[in-house]
Amino acid sequence: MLSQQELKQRVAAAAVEYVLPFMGADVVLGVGTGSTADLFIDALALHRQRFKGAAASSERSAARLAAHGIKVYDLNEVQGMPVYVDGADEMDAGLNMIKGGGGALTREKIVASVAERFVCIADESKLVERLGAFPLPIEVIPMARASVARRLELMGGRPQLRSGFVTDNGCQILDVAGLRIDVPASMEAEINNIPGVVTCGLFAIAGANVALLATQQGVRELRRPS
Ligand SMILES: O=C(CO)[C@H](O)[C@H](O)COP(=O)(O)O
Repeated sequence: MLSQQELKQRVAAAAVEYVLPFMGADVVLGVGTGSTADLFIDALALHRQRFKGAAASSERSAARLAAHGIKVYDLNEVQGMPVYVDGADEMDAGLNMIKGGGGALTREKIVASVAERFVCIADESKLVERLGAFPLPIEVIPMARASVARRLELMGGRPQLRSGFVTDNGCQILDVAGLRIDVPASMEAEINNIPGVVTCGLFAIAGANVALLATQQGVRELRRPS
């Protein structure tokens, strides 16, 4: 029986295999944040001569990439990228996701938006029938923390400030339990429209295009239904 760590290592290796055909001397790859993304970075480093560099969704991932000798690009210097690889906290069969457990959700959404495809890497425990057991992370401008929390309560949520945590953007995170997520893309738009919300951790309007899921039997590939 493979441990969760071994499953993450397997899917990280599978993700490197997935991105190999996209590599080239002019290619910048998009790299996400989290323990699975860390393993992807470590596996990617073996091929660092085969691509130009990476754009990272957090200071943490940027530091890890740089430590491996991979050049890190400011996203403003990047015209486009073929692929963005990142983990998720929950994913459904439509490849809608909840992300932001590591607090990097806004930069993750930004870097992903520049990439032609989003490849989600996770172990199979992240695949759920319905999103929402994992409290939804929402990045907020600090002065709007209370007003946003009240609006989320009206939506049925139970927001909790992620204590002592400041995002790479100098903002705060509300982790919101209890939301009933019937139509993920609608809820994403509704929450993102609350004044003071930087972004919410629902990735449904633009979810993943491909998911690589590590199981005890091997790595499964799922595609977003068209
Ligand atoms: O969204 C994220 C960070 O903001 C991560 O992708 C998510 O939390 C999954 O992390 P891990 O790979 O450690 O389970």
